[in-house]
Amino acid sequence: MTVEPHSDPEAPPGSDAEAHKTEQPHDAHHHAAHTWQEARQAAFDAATPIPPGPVALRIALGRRLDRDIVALQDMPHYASSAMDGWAVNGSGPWIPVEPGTRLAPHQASPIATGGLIPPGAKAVLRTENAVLSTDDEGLPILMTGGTARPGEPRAGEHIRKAGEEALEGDTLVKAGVELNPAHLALAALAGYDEVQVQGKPVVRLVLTGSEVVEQGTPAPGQVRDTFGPQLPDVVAMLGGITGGQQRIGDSYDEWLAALEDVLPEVPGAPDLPADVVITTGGTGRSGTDHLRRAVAELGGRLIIDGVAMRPGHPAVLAELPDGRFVLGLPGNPLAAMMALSTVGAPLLAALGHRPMPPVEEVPCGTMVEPDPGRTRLMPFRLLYGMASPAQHTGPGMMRGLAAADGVLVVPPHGVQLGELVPAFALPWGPPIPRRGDGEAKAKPRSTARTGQPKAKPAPSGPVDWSALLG
Ligand SMILES: Nc1nc2c(c(=O)[nH]1)N[C@H]1C(S)=C(S)[C@@H](COP(=O)(O)OP(=O)(O)OC[C@H]3O[C@@H](n4cnc5c(N)ncnc54)[C@H](O)[C@@H]3O)O[C@H]1N2
Ligand code: MOO
Repeated sequence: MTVEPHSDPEAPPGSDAEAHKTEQPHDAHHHAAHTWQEARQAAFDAATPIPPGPVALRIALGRRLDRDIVALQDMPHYASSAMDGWAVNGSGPWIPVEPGTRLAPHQASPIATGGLIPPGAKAVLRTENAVLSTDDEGLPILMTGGTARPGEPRAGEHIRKAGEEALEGDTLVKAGVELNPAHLALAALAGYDEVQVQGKPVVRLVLTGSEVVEQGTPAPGQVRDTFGPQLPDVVAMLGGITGGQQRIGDSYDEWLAALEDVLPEVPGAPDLPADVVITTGGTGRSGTDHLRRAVAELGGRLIIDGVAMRPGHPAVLAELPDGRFVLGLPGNPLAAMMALSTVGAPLLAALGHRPMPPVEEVPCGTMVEPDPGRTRLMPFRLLYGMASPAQHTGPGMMRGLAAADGVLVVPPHGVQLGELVPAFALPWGPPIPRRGDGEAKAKPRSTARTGQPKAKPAPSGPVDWSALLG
């Protein structure tokens, strides 16, 4: 069967897959209220962009400028010497005088590079072209010498004039630019301590589980923490600022205290509440899973309580009365990353003024059986332009994701060999290659814009490469 590719991986009402779905009841754990697409949209819609605000230069790297940086005064704001030497007035020989005093004609005073040009000075004679000696009366006198050209220094020579770089009011960096280190140095040169940047969500991490250890080889019953080493960086890749990381055990009191503790730790930033708290573990419904109860006790509202997907279905998104979002990721490592991609990525995008993370399409190099009622997120590897589900992708594993080129969003009705399947890129991974122009529904694309070669059309007789992949 060749299924017409469509961007919505859920079965459309009335389709074969939909009919199949109604025949098989959902499993007992399948309480999910949202489909994969609905969950993404709900997370995106729940957030409004964080307003712009001032940020200290030392933490402004990578932030998007919201207000032009303009020269507050002429730059440089005073005339200075470009050389070590002598500030001089008129032609030589010159009578040396104390630095900083007004120079009368034929007077000179010592000056260093960057030094303030004294009143009356017309030029700077560099040290190596100056000779200090004495006149007939034994008084000090300055003359040109060394390699000096005749007539040196000409008027204005080696003087950096005020306003050479910018005049007061000139625009130095335009709003909308992502600030790089040179922008920050320029802002400092212009006298700024802070710059006005677009809002970006501050995310606090609360990692739970008393069985979780941070070092060494874990004993049976223990598990090595997989979130500490990746979540702060992934959050940053998704457009958040990680504001501290806290570890707690499995007691309800610890959960409640962690969610009540509003202040993140962002070095150099003012003490403002976090915008998002990401928790790991405790999304289940056992006695040690306290997320929903703690949210309820704090007066919070559940926006997403489970998603019809695998892995990651217990994902929770809530909003607390103070406006903070709580994103509850399941404890299983791969499940957590899939929940973060589904719910966290759209949430952080919306808070950070960015569009919904894109979902592209890739031809699938294998057939995937239906799994009625839920979307499967499958890390895949690309081989000859075709996606093959990676191995080692159990909810508690990281090996498949670590080797993956992206994640397939497999619809409940499954996938036929060679069919186009929705897929998203990993925050650290390559972009999903777009299809060649020759294929139906391919989006128009200019190679000039991306500088990347066009993807080759999928071979007409698809091959199952999955056996070759680790
Ligand atoms: N009776 C049921 N049991 C479970 C269900 C269910 O529907 N009914 N769902 C399963 C699914 S699916 C998932 S996913 C997990 C969700 O678990 P929690 O979010 O409650 O997380 P925990 O129980 O605390 O831990 C689950 C698992 O993950 C390990 N873990 C926790 N933190 C870390 C960490 N930092 N690094 C590595 N691994 C971690 C933890 O040791 C557990 O093995 O529930 C299933 N059960
Ligand atoms: O959905 Mo759990 O999320 O399978 O691992």
